Amino acid sequence: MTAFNRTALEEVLKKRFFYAPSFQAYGGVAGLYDYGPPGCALQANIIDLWRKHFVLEEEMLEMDGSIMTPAEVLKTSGHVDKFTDWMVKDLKIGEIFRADHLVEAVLETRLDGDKQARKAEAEGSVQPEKNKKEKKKGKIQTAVKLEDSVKADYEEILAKIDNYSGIELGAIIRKHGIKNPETGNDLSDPVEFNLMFESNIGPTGHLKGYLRPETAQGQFLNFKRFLEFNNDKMPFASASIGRSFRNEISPRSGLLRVREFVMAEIEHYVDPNNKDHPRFNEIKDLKLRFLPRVIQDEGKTEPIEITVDEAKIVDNQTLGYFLARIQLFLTKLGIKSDRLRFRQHMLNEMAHYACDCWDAEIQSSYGWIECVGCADRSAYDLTVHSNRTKEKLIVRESLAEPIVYEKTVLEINKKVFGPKLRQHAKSVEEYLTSLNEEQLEALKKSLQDGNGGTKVPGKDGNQYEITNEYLSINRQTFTEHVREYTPNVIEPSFGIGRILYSLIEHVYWTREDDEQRAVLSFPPRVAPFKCLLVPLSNNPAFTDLVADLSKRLRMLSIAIKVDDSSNSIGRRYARNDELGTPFAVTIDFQSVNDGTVTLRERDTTKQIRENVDTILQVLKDLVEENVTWEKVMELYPTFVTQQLE
Ligand SMILES: Nc1ncnc2c1ncn2[C@@H]1O[C@H](COP(=O)(O)OP(=O)(O)OP(=O)(O)O)[C@@H](O)[C@H]1O
Repeated sequence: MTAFNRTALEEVLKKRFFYAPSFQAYGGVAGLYDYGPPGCALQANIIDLWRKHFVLEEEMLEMDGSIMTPAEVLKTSGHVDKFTDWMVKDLKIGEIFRADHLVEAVLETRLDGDKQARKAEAEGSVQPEKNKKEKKKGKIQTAVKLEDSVKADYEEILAKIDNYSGIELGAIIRKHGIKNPETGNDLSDPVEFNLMFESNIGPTGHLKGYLRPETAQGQFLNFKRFLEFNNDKMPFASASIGRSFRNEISPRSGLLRVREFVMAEIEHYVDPNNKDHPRFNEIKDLKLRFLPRVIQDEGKTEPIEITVDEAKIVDNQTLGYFLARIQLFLTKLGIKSDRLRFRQHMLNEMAHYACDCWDAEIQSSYGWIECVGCADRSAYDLTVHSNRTKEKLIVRESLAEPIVYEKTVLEINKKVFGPKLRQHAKSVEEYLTSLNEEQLEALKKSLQDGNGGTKVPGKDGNQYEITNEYLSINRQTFTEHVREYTPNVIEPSFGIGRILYSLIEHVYWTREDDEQRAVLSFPPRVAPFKCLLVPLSNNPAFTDLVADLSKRLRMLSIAIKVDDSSNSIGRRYARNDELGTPFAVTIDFQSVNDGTVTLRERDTTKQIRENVDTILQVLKDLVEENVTWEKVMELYPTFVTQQLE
């Protein structure tokens, strides 16, 4: 197989209108893309599989929430203050970069240069001369050997690149002389930039809003309804598929970093005291490629292949269960398992709410890219929304055995307290009721030490004399029949566009013939079109048969594409190989005479010829992945029509 060539792939994707820059006639806007017919169908099929794999399989409660979100919601969730990235500016021309991405790109380029230089040195060949002008501009792309300590420093920085604060990124930029690679100009210090698109709701401009940066908040705010819908049973999950918006600083990697994208998110609610998963056994033998924090700390990037249980590094069973289910989903789509890994977040890399977090990263020509984030968000979101709105977002669990416990409690003697303290009563009461058990015991002691009297501060800051007459502090026994708790949330969050693009790279290859024809080997389930219907030519003799077969294929819900253009059959097959269409039914003169048609498979280009009924049944089984093409080849005689290929 020939080496991967991104430019050639991009050409195919453009030609076949998988996707294209939006508003291109007006010059386009970075990070905005339109999906064409095959892109749309591919995305719909990925979402369909996602729904079956997660929502149906796990009986999740799906919702479709509003995109426009009042600012208050995102202020409470922490996004207004913390959903930021660091940007740097070219001090001369004003070009903007995302600071961590720029550091990563520059250091990777330098390490590549180092690799080439070391290789040249080992082979005894002459090291390429540094282009003096380029070097002056800071654009060192030629093979330059680095000192060992510098190389190690770069490698360590890259292993922890998602982990740095703005100040640290600024220090790295200065220490390693990082400049704008295009102009060689100096860069500003990193500045924080909020990624949310701001808007106003309604004509007055008084109600500030944001386009949601994730679907999660809408799900949390419906928690009470979900729980009721689920007959108060725990654990359970809600799910949502929809668009999210992020004003990315400098989107440069095609569909991988865009400003508007489809997310599929699951919020799985668990008891914080028991994060086991009832179906953990089903995935316990599955091996995953883990890149835990400890390995990254050593500056290494080689994952270990091991089961969740063996790994002993995933915080809890539910999180581990979802990592395994994510792997099963992605590989079912056609993602290659040796190009998939699960990377644990470093401690300062974790989102403000998370207590453990793993990214499913997929390797493409852009490197290892996070395509699914899987975080334990703890009780953070439900707690902050509940505190802000005073709506109880909790679970009430009836206890089989009541819980009996003792507690130090304060009782205020209102008859004395109010009349004695008069206008200061409220302020002192506020102070007293804010005391915890330990502080109450201390107060009790100081009342005893002071022969029944002591001074306490009011909330207003002044000191007030109180006595034993005002209040009592005692140990009391309580019995609880219901336990109340705020669930923890495990959240797998999928970026559908990133998965879609990575999948395209994984299934792309070219035939080893003169024309180097491109093929996209999508599994039948996700392929945009399942079957190409081709009459040998536009001879009217084929018209009725094409119409009849189209109708029958439609009735079987098989997405077809009829190609009765005047191109050669070979060209028409090639066009559909580029679309990733796995099968083709061809109608020729023999079909008109004896009712047989051929069925061609995309990857092998082999065909079988059988009567229409048999072909339709085989095709249906193939499309539904009930049978493999290998099996079909065993059952029926196959051939390749050279002149057609
Ligand atoms: N700008 C984007 N373009 C396309 N997909 C995105 C983008 N940002 C996030 N996603 C997708 O949404 C998923 C969940 O979002 P999450 O907030 O975890 O991403 P993130 O950590 O901000 O991503 P990154 O660090 O790459 O910016 C990601 O795994 C990814 O698939």
